[in-house]
Amino acid sequence: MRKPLIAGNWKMNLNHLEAIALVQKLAFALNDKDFDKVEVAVLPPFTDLRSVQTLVDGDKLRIVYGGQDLSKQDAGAYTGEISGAMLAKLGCTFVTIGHSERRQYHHEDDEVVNAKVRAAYRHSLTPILCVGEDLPVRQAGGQVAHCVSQLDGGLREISEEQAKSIVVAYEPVWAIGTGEVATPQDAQEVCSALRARLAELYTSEVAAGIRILYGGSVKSDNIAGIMAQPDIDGALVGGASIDAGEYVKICRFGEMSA
Ligand SMILES: O=C[C@H](O)COP(=O)(O)O
Repeated sequence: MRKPLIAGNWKMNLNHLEAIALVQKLAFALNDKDFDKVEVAVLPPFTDLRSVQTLVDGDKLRIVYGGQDLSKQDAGAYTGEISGAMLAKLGCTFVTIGHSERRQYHHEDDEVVNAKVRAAYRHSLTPILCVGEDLPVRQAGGQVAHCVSQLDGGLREISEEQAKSIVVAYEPVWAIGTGEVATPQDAQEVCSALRARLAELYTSEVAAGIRILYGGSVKSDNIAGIMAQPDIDGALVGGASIDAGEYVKICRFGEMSA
């Protein structure tokens, strides 16, 4: 049984004081019943993580958190980089890897993504491995092949034991921050192909246990339809995750109508 995961990628938004305010609002609104049904994560900028950790630890919150990226190196002369060890020390559970904005603006290819996935495992972090096609690929009907190939690249030399805990996020690039949400059926088509590929790479049991998220203009008014799909186990939410009211509604997707 896969527990749904709603992860809020704040991207480059909110300073550490605003981060505290947002997490406090989420903690106030969400209760144990919510957390029993869904795992709720926030992925703040690095500069907010210590504040979020202090709040989560101090108030024993059930919200989990993680980084938006990490270095493929573990330590050393890599100016500006943040290591997996640093994220682990801050109590991070997750780390997003291969987000399309990293692939696009920082030219991260599958080799870099794979090195980062391996770095995450070295420090017991759970990677949220992002894949997704851009508009020309979608228009040419190549979305499944493209995403499966990114999955293969990201998981190179990742063992079955490691793969059991991975989270995969399907984020069509054309749906990110555009208001253009993929239809639930479009999202399901790719997510089911990703699960089938995971079964080929590992075993059907392993694939059946891996959570696959959808991301791209997820809001409270479209989450229910997305979550109704058999191979979608949650959402990677961008813009709507920095609005406490909206994010709480998304976390309560079961109360929204499809
Ligand atoms: O990581 C989150 C995705 O990029 C989706 O962002 P969005 O919800 O603002 O479209």
